[in-house]
Amino acid sequence: MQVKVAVAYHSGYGHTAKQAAAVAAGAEKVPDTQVTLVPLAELTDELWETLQASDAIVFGTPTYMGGSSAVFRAFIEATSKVWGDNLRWKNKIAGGFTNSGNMSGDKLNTLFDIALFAAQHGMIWVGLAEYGGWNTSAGSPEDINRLGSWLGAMSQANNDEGADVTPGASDLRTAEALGRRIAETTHVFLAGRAAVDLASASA
Ligand SMILES: Cc1cc2nc3c(=O)[nH]c(=O)nc-3n(C[C@H](O)[C@H](O)[C@H](O)COP(=O)(O)O)c2cc1C
Repeated sequence: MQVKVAVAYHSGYGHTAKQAAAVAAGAEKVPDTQVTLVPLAELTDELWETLQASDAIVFGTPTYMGGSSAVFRAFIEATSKVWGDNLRWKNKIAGGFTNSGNMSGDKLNTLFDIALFAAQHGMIWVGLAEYGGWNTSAGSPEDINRLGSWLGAMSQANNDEGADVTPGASDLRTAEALGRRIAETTHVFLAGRAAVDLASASA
């Protein structure tokens, strides 16, 4: 079965875009998965069609002033039309990621915002199932999930460095792990739903 995953993101200066590309790369590693990167700067008809056709949407935004960027928030508000049309995104798989300058930087608040938004759409949230790293004497910033997030993928980018340098390899591996998990879960969910539909048809 072919599965479609969209990675819908905003990035003001390229750092979250780099994280989005890593999420997409992780999802692409799962066979029979078609992945589309969807920048949210311009809300075109094509963008809405791509999101509607997707089985899973992974949402990403930089953390600005402790929450989602204004561009991402404008997208969230624009989805109220989808919400009002009989919950058209209901039962799509959802996940989220965010990037910011500080190690914490209040990124968790941004993930809460995305997860709540997905819940309002009746989407099915999938978190990051990786132990937090960099939290023992033997730990290192090279550990996967070094920022210790469960709800979604976090990454950190030094404020004085461009997206060619930062976020670094461990945060990109963390983003890849999220993308892969979203794609795998979507396959399992769609296969399970098809099996249940068949079972009820033959009952
Ligand atoms: C308006 C604005 C607000 C910001 N607020 C925060 C913040 O609350 N926490 C934080 O850690 N970094 C903050 N930063 C830093 C950005 O999160 C950081 O530069 C990030 O890498 C930007 O991602 P982008 O390149 O995808 O836009 C802020 C930057 C801007 C421009």
